[in-house]
Amino acid sequence: MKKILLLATGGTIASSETEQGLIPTIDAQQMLSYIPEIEEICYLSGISIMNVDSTNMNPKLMAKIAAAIYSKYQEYDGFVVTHGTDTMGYTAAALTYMLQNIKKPVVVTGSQIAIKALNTDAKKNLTDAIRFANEDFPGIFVAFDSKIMYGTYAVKVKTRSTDSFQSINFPTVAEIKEGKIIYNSILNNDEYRDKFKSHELKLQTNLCEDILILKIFPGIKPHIFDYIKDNYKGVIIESFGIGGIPNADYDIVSKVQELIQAGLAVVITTQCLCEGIDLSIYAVGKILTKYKIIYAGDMTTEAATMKLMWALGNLKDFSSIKDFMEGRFL
Ligand SMILES: NC(=O)C[C@H](N)C(=O)O
Repeated sequence: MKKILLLATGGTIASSETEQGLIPTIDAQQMLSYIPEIEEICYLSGISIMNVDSTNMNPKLMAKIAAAIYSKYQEYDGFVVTHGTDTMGYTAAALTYMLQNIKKPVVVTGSQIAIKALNTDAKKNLTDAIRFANEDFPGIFVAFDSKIMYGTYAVKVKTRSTDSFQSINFPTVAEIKEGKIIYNSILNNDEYRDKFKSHELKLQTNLCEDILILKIFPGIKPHIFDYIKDNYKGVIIESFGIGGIPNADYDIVSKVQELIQAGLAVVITTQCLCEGIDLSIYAVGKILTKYKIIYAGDMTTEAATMKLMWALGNLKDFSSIKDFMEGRFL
């Protein structure tokens, strides 16, 4: 049997009711005691590396999770990270960039209802995550509501329901029904299984925090860009639709040009959840292609955020930052 390590970080899954509201209190060992049957398929150990509501997750804590996986990498065949759902998409994406070429599965999971509560979704999610961590399928994944998704595509789309995660702009990897893993036949899974074979696992946890996500809205005042220019190294602009930024009365495009001239990495994405950008369609999009912008393609904002932090923290020149940002990452 394989050896799987559970790393607990907090979240609703580990929470208890208190007078102040839900607070994470349960450690990794206690969590495993709720799902004793899973010990039939693998050897399980658990460690608690922090206990936070994931609202308080940050780049330094993400680096701590990646470093914990790396330090136990030789001892275990697969890893499960329990995490709050609110920032799970960000952490799953960050782990993908921090642990490039990983050859074992890391499955991030959590729940909408605490593990100790009646009707919890935690036991199912945790069991599914362990089952997938027991496979020979390398990469960083999110397990939620019977679905296995790549960490760079998982987005929390609902605040209350248990089917709160979706894989956005990429197929789910597998579904887990009654304990059976059913791989998605749309993906050529063998190709994904083998993809990291020739490269060494690297731990690179440096993240540049000097970035901003800016959502454009009708009437946005251009002068906010002067502040951005002086205070940040990169900005992700959530433009309209397939990719448009105002260039008429409220001229934002010339402000974008100023940011680029000042040396900032400017990433253009969309505020629509699905289908990504294509700046070649409308004049209001085409105008941007004259400048040295970075295209977010169909990346989620969560992935673009952690990817830009990683790129600015680890790469020096604009062209390697652009290449890294625009490459597909699983
Ligand atoms: N369902 C959850 O886990 C939400 C919680 N606030 C967290 O992200 O830690």
